[in-house]
Formats: sequence, structure tokens, C-alpha cells
Amino acid sequence: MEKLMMALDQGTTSSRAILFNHDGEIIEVAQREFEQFFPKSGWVEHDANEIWTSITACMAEVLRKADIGPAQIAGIGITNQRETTVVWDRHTNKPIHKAIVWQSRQTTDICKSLINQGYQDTFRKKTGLLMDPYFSGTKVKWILDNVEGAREKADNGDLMFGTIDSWLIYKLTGGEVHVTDYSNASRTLLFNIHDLNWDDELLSILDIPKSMLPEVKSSSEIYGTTIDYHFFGHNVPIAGVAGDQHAALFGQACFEQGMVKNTYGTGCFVLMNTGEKAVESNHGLLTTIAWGLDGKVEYALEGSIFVAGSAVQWLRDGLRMFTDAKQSEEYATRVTSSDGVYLVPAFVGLGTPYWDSDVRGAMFGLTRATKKEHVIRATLEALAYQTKDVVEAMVGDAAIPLKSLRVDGGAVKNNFLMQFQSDMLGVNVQRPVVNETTALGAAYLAGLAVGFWDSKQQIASQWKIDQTFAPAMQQDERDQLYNGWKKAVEATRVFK
Ligand SMILES: Nc1ncnc2c1ncn2[C@@H]1O[C@H](COP(=O)(O)OP(=O)(O)O)[C@@H](O)[C@H]1O
Ligand SMILES: O=P(O)(O)OC[C@H](O)CO
Repeated sequence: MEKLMMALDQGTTSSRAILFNHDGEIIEVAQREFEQFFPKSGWVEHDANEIWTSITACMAEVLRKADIGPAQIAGIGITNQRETTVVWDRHTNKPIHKAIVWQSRQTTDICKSLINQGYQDTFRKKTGLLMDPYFSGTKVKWILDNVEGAREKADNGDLMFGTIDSWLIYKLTGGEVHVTDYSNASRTLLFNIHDLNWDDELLSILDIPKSMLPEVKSSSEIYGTTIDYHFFGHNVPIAGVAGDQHAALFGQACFEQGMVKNTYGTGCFVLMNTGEKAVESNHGLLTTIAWGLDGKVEYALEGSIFVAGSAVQWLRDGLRMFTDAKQSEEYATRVTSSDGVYLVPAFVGLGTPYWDSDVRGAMFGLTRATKKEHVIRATLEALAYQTKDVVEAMVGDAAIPLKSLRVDGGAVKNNFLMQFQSDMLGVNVQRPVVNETTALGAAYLAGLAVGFWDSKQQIASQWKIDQTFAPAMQQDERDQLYNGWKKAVEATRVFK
């Protein structure tokens, strides 16, 4: 009976369970979408219970589709949308509020007040992050300040906080285990990424009791086992955890210092492995823990682009320019250039390197000759320009030149985008055979802990290229196009 690893990939819009074999190949996938709640402008929430039931449904479905029993699962790896915050009652095991999602801007005022009180630098130095509503810390504070009775319960030690990984492990183990891993902890704004502890000073500034916090563990070890009734009578080890972008870096086998991956999904997340060195950024990048493994942590520099594939969705659903995201390639290649059109998709502000949450999207260079094809092409090009902005910042901070870019995520099927990305960066863009690198990374981390795989070297040898895109653009054309983008971003930022 061939054993398999199961990865649970709990993302922003859907949950997935994926089975992998020894060669790191996908055997079967099950996926469930769940509801997005937008209670006020800029707020985004999820129902943590619905997330939990979507995951259990996927676990059952993937076994059924693969026609295998739970005894064939050697271990479970979990990877998750990061920063999204759940607070639950330790006695009832029920969330006391909806999960506040990473995209949600509902703690903008808390962040502004902390910046005004001069705390920005304290948080940045200790956590590697910026004072932005994106991260978990101010979301926890918001729940304690706004949910009736929450503060008192928290002070009495009755509440628990977790990112989605913690919540799922807690549920899968029947409330036995309250843990997270270094990568997820490093996104909370509460964790000191240098001394690897929850930070008392930061907790006190945000007024969050330490008793709420999960224990922080490595990204690859056995945290507990599933209880019988959540896994069809089997106690399967939960053996790997990492935030989704960190798991993707691992699944892309970016194990050497200077290796970079970009995931093109709803947003784009570019991560560079910086090894055992926590590189401080001067260009608006985040310093984050890549993973904890083999008794040590490794760090990464991260650039977060909030709108990428969702701009393509906007063309599809908002402007109704096509019915399927993949048609964007066909339209973009019907013209030979975007003819001077630039789209700056700052629909929810701009992330790295600008961190400008008040700016909104804009389009430039329109003429009477502008066609839908130009707009579509300009939108795809914007994904590549935003990535170039991040990569330039990264190379500057890490003082390591970019050798190549490993890519994954839904939009990398778009060959036009991949070629333009390579042209813009002037390096090879490498698309691997297995595009589900996030789930694969979680499976690898769990598989290392249960002996399913032996080493990072073995994992690296399993990484295979589907297609390499080599730069074919002259430097002066590259410069001219990119300068136009820079001007468009500058002009967009003036208009707010
Ligand atoms: N062929 C394509 N060209 C451009 N964008 C695409 C294409 N296929 C999918 N996308 C975009 O990729 C995104 C989906 O990717 P996915 O990795 O599943 O995202 P997430 O994990 O963030 O939900 C969508 O925003 C969609 O618009
Ligand atoms: O769920 P995704 O793939 O959109 O990723 C979300 C990120 O982890 C947010 O930081």
C-alpha cells in the first residue's frame, strides 16, 4: 500500500486538500470555496467555523476521489493564508468574533495612533514588519477592544488567539494542542524574530495577554495527531506548518541564500531566502522568518503586492472584457505593445515598496486608438512592473543580484505574462512542473518530520522545470517601458 502525504492549503478564498506521492507529484485535489464577509468598506472577515468545515470536507473528499483509506496517509502538512486572526473561547472552543482577514483595513486607526505615539520603529526592529493593518497584532487588539466582554475574558485567561494554522491544529487535535510555527508567528507583529520569543514589550503596548498566545514550534515536527472522529478513526500525525508564501518558497526548493520565488495569485508575494541572516530593509520590504527547521530558523525578505491576479478578475467581472482569466493572454497578444497605456492597479492602495494605503487605481496614456486589447495587455504588464519594483528593492537590500525567478500561482499559466516578466527583469523566469508549490512545501515540511522524505537535497532534486522564459528585450526598450511605469505610479500617488 503506497503511503501519501496530505497537504491542507487554507487560502483566502478557498480551502484545499492535496495528496502527494513520494516523487512530489499530485495524486488528487479537493477544493471548497467559502463565504467572504465585507461588513464595512475595507473590512474583510471569514467565518472560522466555515473554514474548519471546508477543510474537513476537503479531507474527506480527497480520500474519496483518490479511492484510498486514511491509513494510507503518512502525515499532514498545513499551510495557510497568513495574518488572518481568530480569537476563540478555550472552554466552548467557539470563536468570539469572525476571523479578521489579512486584507482587512479595520485597524487603520489603531495603527495610525501607534505610529503617532512613536512606536513604529520599536515594532519594525523587533518584528521586521511595518505598522500596517495587514498584520495580526492590531487585529487581536481590535477584537479585545470591540467584542463585548472580550477584554475581561482575556484577562481571566479564557481566550485563545491563533492564525489559521493554530485554529486548524486546535480543531484537528480536539482542543489538545495550541501551537503555531515560526513563519506564522513572524507575521503577527507580536513575535521577536531575533530572540524568537513573544515580545513582552509589544504585547504590553497592544494590551494583549500572553496567556492567549500559542506555543511557537519549528515548521517541521509532530505537533499532535488527528483525533479519531476527525480522521475516520485514524490518528494521523500533523507534522508540518508554514504560512503559504513561506511554504511556496520551500516547495520551490529555494534553499540557497539569494534564491527568489514569486507567487502570482490574488496578489503577488515575492520572497528571497536570506539564510540565517535577518536582513533589514531600507526599501519597504518585510523581514520575515522563512521557516524553522533542523534546530534553527532561516529568514526571508518579502515584497507584498496586494493586487495582481485580482486585476485580471476585475477586467473579467468589473469591465466584462472576457469571461475567463486565461483569455487575457489571447487578447494581450493580438497587439504588439500596450501603445503607451499603463494601468496602476492600486485598488486597495499599494504595498511594497510604496506602502501607500490611501492611493487608488488609475490608467494613463489613453488615445482614441486605445483598444480593449491594450488595456488587457497593460494590466498584465502591471503585474510584471510591480514585481520589478519589489525585486529592485530586494536586490538593493540584500546586496545579492537576482540570478533567476521561480514562479507559481494561478496566473503563471499566462505565457505572455511570464515572457514579459523575464523581459522586464532581464533574467530567466522558471515555471516548475508542479504549480501547487504552496501545498507541496507543506507536504515536504511534514514529510521530513515523519521520514517520508530524507533531506532538503532530496527535495531539491525533485524540483523540475516545465518552461523557462529567457529575456528577449533590449535594455533601452526595457528602461523606456519601466520609466513609463514609474511615472504612472508617481502620478497616481499624487491623485488622492
Ligand atoms: N491565464 C491567466 N492569466 C492571468 N491571470 C490568471 C490566469 N489564470 C488565473 N489567473 C488569475 O490568478 C488568480 C488565481 O490564482 P490562485 O493562485 O488560485 O490565487 P489565490 O491562491 O490567491 O486564490 C486569479 O486572480 C486569476 O485572475
Ligand atoms: O491566500 P493567498 O494565497 O491569497 O495568500 C495570502 C497571504 O498569505 C497573505 O499574507
